[in-house]
Amino acid sequence: PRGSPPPLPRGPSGVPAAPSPRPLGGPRPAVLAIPEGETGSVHKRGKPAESPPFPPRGLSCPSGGVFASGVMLVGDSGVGKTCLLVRFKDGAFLAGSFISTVGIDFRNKVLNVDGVKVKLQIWDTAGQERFRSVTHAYYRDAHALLLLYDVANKASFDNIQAWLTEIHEYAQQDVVLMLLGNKADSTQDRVVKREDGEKLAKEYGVPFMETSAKSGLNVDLAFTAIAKELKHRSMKLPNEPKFKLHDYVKKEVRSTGCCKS
Ligand SMILES: Nc1nc2c(ncn2[C@@H]2O[C@H](COP(=O)(O)OP(=O)(O)OP(=O)(O)O)[C@@H](O)[C@H]2O)c(=O)[nH]1
Ligand SMILES: [Mg+2]
Repeated sequence: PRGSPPPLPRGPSGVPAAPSPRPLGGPRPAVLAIPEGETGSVHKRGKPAESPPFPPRGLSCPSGGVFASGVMLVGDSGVGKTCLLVRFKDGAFLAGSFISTVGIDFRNKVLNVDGVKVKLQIWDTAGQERFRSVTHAYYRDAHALLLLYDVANKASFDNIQAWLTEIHEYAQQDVVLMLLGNKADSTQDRVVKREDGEKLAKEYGVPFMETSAKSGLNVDLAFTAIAKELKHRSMKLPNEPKFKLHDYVKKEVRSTGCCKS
């Protein structure tokens, strides 16, 4: 159907092969050639690029034992995607006026996962509807998606179903997905209970945790859990027990009230 990109060719192991420039439904995104930098942004207007600079799917170990993985942050505008990324990358909270993301920004961070370096290339998408055609183009190459809502904003929670529909349409079937209820520090303004988030996540079979970019609650855990899952998927060592993302998250997750990251 128009609007949904064709599937990527699958490699012999069933793992998708590296993407090649391809026509996408709708207007092509304007992408700057920035794959090697530490930060960057992609705006709606600009020079069309050959292909989005996500690390190629297929999760190879290109050099120096570093796995490159693309993680995308999605969810309504204002739920805290940019703040979550800044907290993870810089350990800081962006207080003050809200600057809505235009197009897409990215940051890289290398994590050490059980002795293996995993380079996460994290794409911070704009939640605003008018940038949707830009973000659609990136789903296909993402290895993992962090889908956020704001516990103090009921509409952002109600929209999760629509986001899941969009993910189903544009992302790869095997994409690692996690639901995050952000702004867990908002005790006064909270309108979505933790149990509601848990219930929704269970319904869709996705791991869930509440996070706070402000306090740091579970922020490192969210990204580490994703990195562990991606690393285990790509290495598949015969003697290593299978990594279970759900179990790991359940075991490690912290509840609100504490401000540990
Ligand atoms: N209390 C609280 N406020 C937060 C938290 N995370 C983000 N905020 C605030 O929420 C507002 C929006 O945060 P952003 O990170 O810019 O939201 P976004 O999801 O990136 O929004 P778009 O770029 O428009 O998609 C800002 O004013 C932040 O200070 C959090 O964990 N707790
Ligand atoms: Mg943003």
